[in-house]
Amino acid sequence: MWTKLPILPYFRLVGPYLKQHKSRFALLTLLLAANIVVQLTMPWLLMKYFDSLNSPEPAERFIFLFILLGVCYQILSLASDYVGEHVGWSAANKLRSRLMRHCLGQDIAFFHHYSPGELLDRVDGAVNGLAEFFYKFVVRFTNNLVLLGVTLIVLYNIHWSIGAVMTLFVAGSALVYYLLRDYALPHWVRVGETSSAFFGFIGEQLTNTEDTRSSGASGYVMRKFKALLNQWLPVHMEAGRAFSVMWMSSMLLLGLSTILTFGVSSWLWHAGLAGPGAIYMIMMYTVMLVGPIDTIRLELGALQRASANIERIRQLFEIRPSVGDPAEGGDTLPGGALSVEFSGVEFGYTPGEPVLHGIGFKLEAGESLGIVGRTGSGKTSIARLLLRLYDPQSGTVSLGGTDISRVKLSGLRERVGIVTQDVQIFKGTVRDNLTFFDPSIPDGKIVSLLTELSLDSWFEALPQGLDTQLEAGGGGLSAGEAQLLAFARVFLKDPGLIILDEASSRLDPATEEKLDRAVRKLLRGRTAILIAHRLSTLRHVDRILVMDGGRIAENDLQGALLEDPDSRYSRLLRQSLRNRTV
Ligand SMILES: Nc1ncnc2c1ncn2[C@@H]1O[C@H](COP(=O)(O)OP(=O)(O)OP(=O)(O)O)[C@@H](O)[C@H]1O
Repeated sequence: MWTKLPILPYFRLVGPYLKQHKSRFALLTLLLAANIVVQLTMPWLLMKYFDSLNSPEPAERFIFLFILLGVCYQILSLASDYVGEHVGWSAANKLRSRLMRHCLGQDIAFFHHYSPGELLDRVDGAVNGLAEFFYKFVVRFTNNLVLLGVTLIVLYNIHWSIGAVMTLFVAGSALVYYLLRDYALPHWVRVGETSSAFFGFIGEQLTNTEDTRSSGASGYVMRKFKALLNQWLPVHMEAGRAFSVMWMSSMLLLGLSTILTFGVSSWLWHAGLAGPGAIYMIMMYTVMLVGPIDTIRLELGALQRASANIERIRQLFEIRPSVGDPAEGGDTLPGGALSVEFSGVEFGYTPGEPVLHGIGFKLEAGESLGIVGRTGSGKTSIARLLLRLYDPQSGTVSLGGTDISRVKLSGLRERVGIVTQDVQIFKGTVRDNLTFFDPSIPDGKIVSLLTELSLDSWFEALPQGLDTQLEAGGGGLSAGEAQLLAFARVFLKDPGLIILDEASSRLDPATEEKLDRAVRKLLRGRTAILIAHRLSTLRHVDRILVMDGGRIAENDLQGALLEDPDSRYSRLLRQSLRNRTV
């Protein structure tokens, strides 16, 4: 039974945070000890009162003391519950923050593997389970174990016979629970797994509601939902059945303890070894003995369930991001525009399935590069490597002459700005979304940048200007407006390399034209990489890289490629012009 309790793993995981609450621990121990003393004194007071009933003046003070201790018991229970819960939750919240930071530091692949719902279930659900563990283990379980031991000692003091019988009863109960120990646990683990799958599915569907509805997949969603519910019901019923078996066994033990107490008490009475007060006290102590046994049984189940939670949290902590900060210190990128160099880069999202082959090119600081190529040719993958969302399997990527694997991730991402088609909008004001919740950026700087980007008319049309409230996921903005916001956001950061990956694909031609002029102005003095299907957006870039099947098919100055009518770029351009005139 004990080996199944996750005491060591729990303290390994949460121990460092519990240590910060030493004074609360001391207070908790004091409260629990006082509570035990109060509980043990109460039956003794009643015995004293009953024994005084035969005398001419019954000692009523014992009744008053009994009532007073009853009130003290309630207050002490409340106080120890409060302190116990407080310590458990504070420590669990620190663990939750660490887990959250750990998840946020993971690779993009991690977020593809775990759905938001599943992560929520682990970061919140499993940690909640652990918060309860402390309270249940220290306050309920340990407290009741001590109470059980002391009650037995008190019973021995009343008469060895009742002590011995009750010791046998406690040992018998422990044996029954030991034999039943593994009965309920697998059912609870299955309940946890089914709930993870269920919430994972719901989370996924809620984030994709728009696509689900527009593609008419609601029927599939409901079928899958019902299938998951159908899986859940029998698993819960099994767990409920296991619970009933445990409950019935504790009821049987309760009946048995009453029979034993009556038997021994009757013998003590007839042998003249105990008076009515003592018999009553024995009865009360026996009831007090059964209470802790039952609580221990109940808490054991909860404590065993905590193993499943600890396991799920441990698994998450064991996942290490493949992309991380350099072992020590790390280099810093130079200020100003950054040169870009790829050298012999091989990369694949899955080992053994490369999507970029032998990529090598150089872009001087302040130059602009347009990357073109068919869908799936590897353009976005190049951008992802520059931000170290992934690392190449071989070869190096350098910025400003520094291998980016030797630069701290935060330092790198401060200097590289990217705008893509998928803009993330957070719940907050337009200002928060532009500054990423950085209050140190003055409004004046934001407004002058918006004016420079020719976004002043868009900004002025917002109902409350920078204070306009936006909803998570872009509620309140059209896809094009969200893209405009992303442009402003990236230029506020003042990066040395800017990547625009199909960044203006959702803008109407007039807005795109206006923004294009502004962006060109802002790109001056910065290095820029523009990824585009519409070749017209690339007419001002210095160099062109044509990708084909993960390989560089062409890499030259735009002017040189345009001069050669047989270059791939010239052909692509002619084709796109033809398509426009058709
Ligand atoms: N997260 C991913 N996991 C696995 N494979 C991926 C992932 N992202 C892209 N790929 C694959 O890598 C290859 C290159 O994709 P990439 O997105 O770089 O192409 P692209 O040229 O930018 O395409 P598009 O023009 O459609 O944006 C494709 O075969 C694609 O299927």
